[in-house]
Amino acid sequence: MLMKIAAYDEEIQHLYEEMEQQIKSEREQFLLKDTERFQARSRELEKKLSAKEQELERLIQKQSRLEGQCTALHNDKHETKAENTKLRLTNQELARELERTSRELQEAQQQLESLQREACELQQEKEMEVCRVTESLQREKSGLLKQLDFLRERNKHLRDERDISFQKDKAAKANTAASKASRKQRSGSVIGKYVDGREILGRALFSAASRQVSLHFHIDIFIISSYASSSCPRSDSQSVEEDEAFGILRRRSSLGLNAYLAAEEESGTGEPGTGVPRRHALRRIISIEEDPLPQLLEGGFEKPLSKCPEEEEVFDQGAEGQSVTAPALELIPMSPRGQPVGKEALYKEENTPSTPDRLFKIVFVGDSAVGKTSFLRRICEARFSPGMAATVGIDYRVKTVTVDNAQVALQLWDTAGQERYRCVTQQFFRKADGVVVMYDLTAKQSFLSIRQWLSSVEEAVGDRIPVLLLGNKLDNEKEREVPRGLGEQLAKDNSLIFYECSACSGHNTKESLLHLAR
Ligand SMILES: Nc1nc2c(ncn2[C@@H]2O[C@H](COP(=O)(O)OP(=O)(O)OP(=O)(O)O)[C@@H](O)[C@H]2O)c(=O)[nH]1
Repeated sequence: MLMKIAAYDEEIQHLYEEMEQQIKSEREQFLLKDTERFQARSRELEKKLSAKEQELERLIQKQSRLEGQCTALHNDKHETKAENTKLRLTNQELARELERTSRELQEAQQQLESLQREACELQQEKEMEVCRVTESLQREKSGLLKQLDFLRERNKHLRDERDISFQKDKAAKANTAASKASRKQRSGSVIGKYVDGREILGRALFSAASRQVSLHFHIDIFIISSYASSSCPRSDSQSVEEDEAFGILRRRSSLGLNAYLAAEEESGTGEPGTGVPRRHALRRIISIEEDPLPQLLEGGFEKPLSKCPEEEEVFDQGAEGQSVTAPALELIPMSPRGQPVGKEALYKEENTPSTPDRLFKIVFVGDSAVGKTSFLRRICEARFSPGMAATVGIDYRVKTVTVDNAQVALQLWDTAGQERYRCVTQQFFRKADGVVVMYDLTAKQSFLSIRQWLSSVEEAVGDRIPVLLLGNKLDNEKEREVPRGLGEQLAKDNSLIFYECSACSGHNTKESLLHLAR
């Protein structure tokens, strides 16, 4: 039994050991599995952790970015706030300024109104003053005319006396030298000239009066002494005599008329010692403001414009080339152009007695010898005379043309191209309705001067009147120095009407003028 028990114990021991062994292995296996599971779980958790960490990092970055944005927005908000405040202040300031400006504007308007009222009153006063002055001038004029009559009478008387004394001395002085006789005659003529000059001035005044020259268009009568600086020799005594006599005439008339009278002496025409007096010529330059055309427009067209019979007389004699034996009272024109420069000549086209509807004053300018006078002669007389002498001062002619079924009187002012007359010429631009600037296409220099002429015109009238650029002497093509393109370009640059013409052949003369008139 004990044996059995011992066997049992041993078996139980064995079983127990086996069981322990099994439990141990089971535990080890379990531990191993648990460790693996733990490790897997740990790895998984680590992964999750790292993912979370990354996410956290991203979130942190995002947060910092958002914080940055927030700060920027905050700053912006501050700035906007500051700007808002500033704008509000500016707004207030502008409102205040607007208020002030509108107040000032109101004040200015009030001042303007009062100034306008004052100007109106001044204008009325001025008009009244002008009326008064006109009346006094009229009175003064009639006084002067009376003086002229008196002087004329006095001269007649003096001449009679002189003739008597001359008759007495004639026999005694029969053998004296011809020069002495000549001198005597000239000295006698001094008063004659003076009175004659006065007569002419008087007639000019009469002429002005007869044309109802009102105050606003004063007459500039320049009787130019073309020999003032010429080579014509004059004896001292003669100069003194003449200066004394004519000095009186070279004064400004109290009438407000610019009257300058001087005698022209033609060198060589008065032969010393022959007893033939030197020929004297008077040239008249009429201001563009002395407008004979109102007559025309009022229907006085048939009546010749010329109001200076002495000038016409003189012209006739001069044209015939006769030497003058009459005393110095007779005046002979210097102009070889067949009529005195400045003589008012009326040329009419188409022989229509109708009254012109409009009047245009057109001033011709350009260097000397470009052909202005020839052009006018071609237009007005349909002829050409070679070898024209230079214009002295200003001349004008009237030409009536039909433009678009309307009768237009063109008052064509021919100015002297010579440098010394420029200041006179310049005055004529102001009243012009159009200007013709002419150059000679066979003379480059005359084209180069065009810019100067244009600036003179612009200086006087701006760009408010049309300007015709004319290249003359087209007939002389072989001597051309100015290509047509240059003229065209200049005209284009300055917005001018452009033509090339020939006063000699008449090509483009009428066309260009009609274009300007139109
Ligand atoms: N070949 C030719 N010669 C001309 C033409 N026009 C004028 N002449 C000549 O050019 C010269 C000057 O002509 P004028 O008409 O006196 O010139 P202007 O421009 O009036 O001169 P000023 O009076 O000094 O300003 C004269 O000898 C004319 O014969 C033309 O179309 N062809």
